[in-house]
Amino acid sequence: MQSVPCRPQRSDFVVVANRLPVVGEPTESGEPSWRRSPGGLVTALEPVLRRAQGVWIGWAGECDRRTAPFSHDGMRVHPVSLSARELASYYEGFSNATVWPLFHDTIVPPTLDRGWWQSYVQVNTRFAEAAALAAAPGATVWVHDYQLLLVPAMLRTLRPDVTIGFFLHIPFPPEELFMQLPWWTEIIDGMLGADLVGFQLPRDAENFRRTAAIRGSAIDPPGADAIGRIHVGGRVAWTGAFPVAVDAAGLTTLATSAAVRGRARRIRAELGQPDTVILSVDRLDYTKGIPERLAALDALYKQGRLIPGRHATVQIVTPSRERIPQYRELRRRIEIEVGHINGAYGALGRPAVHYLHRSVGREELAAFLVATDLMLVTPLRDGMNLVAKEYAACHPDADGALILSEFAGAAAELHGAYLVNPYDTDRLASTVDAVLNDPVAQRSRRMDTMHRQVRRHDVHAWARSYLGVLHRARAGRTVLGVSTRGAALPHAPAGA
Ligand SMILES: Nc1ncnc2c1ncn2[C@@H]1O[C@H](COP(=O)(O)OP(=O)(O)O)[C@@H](O)[C@H]1O
Ligand SMILES: O=P(O)(O)OC[C@H]1O[C@H](O[C@H]2O[C@H](CO)[C@@H](O)[C@H](O)[C@H]2O)[C@H](O)[C@@H](O)[C@@H]1O
Repeated sequence: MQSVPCRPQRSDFVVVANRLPVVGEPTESGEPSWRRSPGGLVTALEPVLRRAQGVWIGWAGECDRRTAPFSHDGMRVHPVSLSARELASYYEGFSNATVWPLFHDTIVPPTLDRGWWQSYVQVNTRFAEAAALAAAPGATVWVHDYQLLLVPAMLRTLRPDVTIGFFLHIPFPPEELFMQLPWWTEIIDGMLGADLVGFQLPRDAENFRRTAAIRGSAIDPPGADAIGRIHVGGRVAWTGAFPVAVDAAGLTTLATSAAVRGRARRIRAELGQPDTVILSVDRLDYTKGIPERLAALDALYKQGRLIPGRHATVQIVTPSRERIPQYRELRRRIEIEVGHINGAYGALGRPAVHYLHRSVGREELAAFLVATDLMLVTPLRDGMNLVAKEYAACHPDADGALILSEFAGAAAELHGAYLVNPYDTDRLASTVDAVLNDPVAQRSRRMDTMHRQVRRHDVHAWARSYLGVLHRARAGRTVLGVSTRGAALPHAPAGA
């Protein structure tokens, strides 16, 4: 992938997210080499930004280094720098050891630290300033996720002429959890700076509206258009659910290419031509339910319901947030458990669980998804989970089956999945057994339903639907007579 410096130009469409689509890694020459960033946010936004030809503002994954705006593989990116101290306090601290666990059902206890909060405010200010500089008059600025909850209000103060969208990729918790945060009022005010506050699911939007009501805002509950309206200081912020999606057509094309089909066959051969390939692919995160899943596999191998050689189980994990103690501990736990399962039930050349701790390329991942008969996606809590949708997109022939946690956002749409409670490892194990014994025609019907769903509601439909409502919200703002400093009404970016 090619990176070339580019002039900092103002743009009509600006995406602001903690991460850029690429991470810079130091090299001996001093110039970073770039690789794709981990996670579903980047998977979703990259095709949208490419089509809209906007600018992406975010952190380049390096510390204490100022990188000038550049164009990467045809995408214009404006890096925001973080110091090593901010990495620890804003990213690993407040974002990922306070907000992330709190918003994911406190699966691990969140840490409260005032110094982290101050750093979070400082870094959010920097992102808001970068967005204010990059946005052309009357531009649309789309701010993303829990690392930047304060940016919408900060940006509104700096640039009242721009249209501001905010989208939260993770769950929004019920008020009794959210209000444990000593800074919850600042956060609500920050989010309410947007013209439209978007969530993955209606229940997230509902939780948010209830909290805004406690904060003192008057609320118009969703009407026929499923959009709620929150009155804040003479203006109205709209709220609604917009479940994020994948570039399904692109994935289907990739999955049906000769190269990927061939690689999928070779993967099965490398696994020893088993009858059944079972796969999981996750970022290494405690929200993904990996130890619970391994416990179910342990039981299945122990009871002889899975047999190494006949059944090949593959677990691929992307390294994630590796300096945070809970993530390090989780990796240790997973690797001990994989070692235990293989030691107890594997044979020479036939491990029970094939374990890869690395990121793999887009084609290789598609080949794994194609090669898989049964996909296990069993997070304890997940805003959406794009892996589940990617699996469905890669099976246009309706082969394969998906076991999906009822606590993944994707469960609301993927009606063909076999739903499970990931905490109930006995039931998870018996569901694996049941699915493998289900008639092929039934599995195929389920897969077909899911494939059609992800093709119909793809990432471009997601962006169109969000940006369409955002522009209606903005038009409403003008009608209400709130000053827009003479800016023209923005239009949804071309093709988005
Ligand atoms: N080991 C891996 N190698 C390459 N891509 C991966 C790997 N694990 C996950 N991914 C990709 O990262 C994204 C994960 O998104 P998602 O399931 O929404 O969860 P999250 O954003 O929490 O990690 C998907 O696009 C998936 O294909
Ligand atoms: O940036 P990182 O700290 O390395 O983490 C990766 C991303 O993880 C989270 O992804 C979420 O977004 C997905 C797409 O909407 C969704 O499917 C998933 O359920 C979420 O967990 C996080 O929200 C992103 O900000 C991170 O970049």
